[in-house]
Amino acid sequence: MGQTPAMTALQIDNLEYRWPGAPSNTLAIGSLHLKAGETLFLHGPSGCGKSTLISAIAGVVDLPEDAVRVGSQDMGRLRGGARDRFRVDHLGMIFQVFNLVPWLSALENVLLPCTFSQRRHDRAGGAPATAAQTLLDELGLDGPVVASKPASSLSVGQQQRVAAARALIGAPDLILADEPTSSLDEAAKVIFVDLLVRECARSGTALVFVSHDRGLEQHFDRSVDFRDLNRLGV
Ligand SMILES: Nc1ncnc2c1ncn2[C@@H]1O[C@H](COP(=O)(O)OP(=O)(O)OP(=O)(O)O)[C@@H](O)[C@H]1O
Repeated sequence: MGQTPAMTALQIDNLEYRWPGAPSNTLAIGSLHLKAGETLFLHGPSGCGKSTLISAIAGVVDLPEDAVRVGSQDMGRLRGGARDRFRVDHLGMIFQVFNLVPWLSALENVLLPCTFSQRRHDRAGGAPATAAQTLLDELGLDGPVVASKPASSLSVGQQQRVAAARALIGAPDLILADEPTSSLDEAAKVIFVDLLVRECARSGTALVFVSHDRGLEQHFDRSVDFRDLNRLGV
């Protein structure tokens, strides 16, 4: 498995992807390059393929070779378990639905990547519980009382910050966030994005953030309209 070089978080070249059974390609991306630690805001109308691109970068779908690199790893050359291991070692994910384990506490949810990945454990300073509590504190979920609550008993805004802390722990190279603010009000969205971008800067983690909400784009290094990226022009 390749190691992530210092300067590149993500490189996409000539990525074409068609969902199984679909009559045509959903993705035909010429080129997209993200430097280490760079934050990208990706927007575009519903159904244009933003989530499909996130799935491609995460290696959730089968890819051609030489099209998507996370660090120096060609995602198209990873199969099965190796792909799952690479994902937990190098990527953090935040979705519209936060996918927390409802019966685990907030803290236990944040610790999950360190349970499955020695790299994430080591990069959390060898003391993941401390790192998890620090992240929760910095994201505004102060103190052990909230941290010990089952995820199912938290508000949507609190769950979203737990999902962010889980993505951030152990400083992955890249975080993929797909519409993570869609269930928040305007003020909460801005606070969340601000915290997420600040934490990414602290850990040198690059970020691809998908959203319809153009009001958020000023918080990012770069903003891209998906339709300019995708040669299909959908
Ligand atoms: N799992 C899937 N299987 C087959 N086709 C899919 C799948 N997921 C998405 N698609 C198709 O791919 C196209 C792009 O969908 P995608 O979800 O990537 O768009 P999007 O830009 O993220 O939309 P939205 O902003 O509404 O979330 C659509 O035509 C959709 O039907």
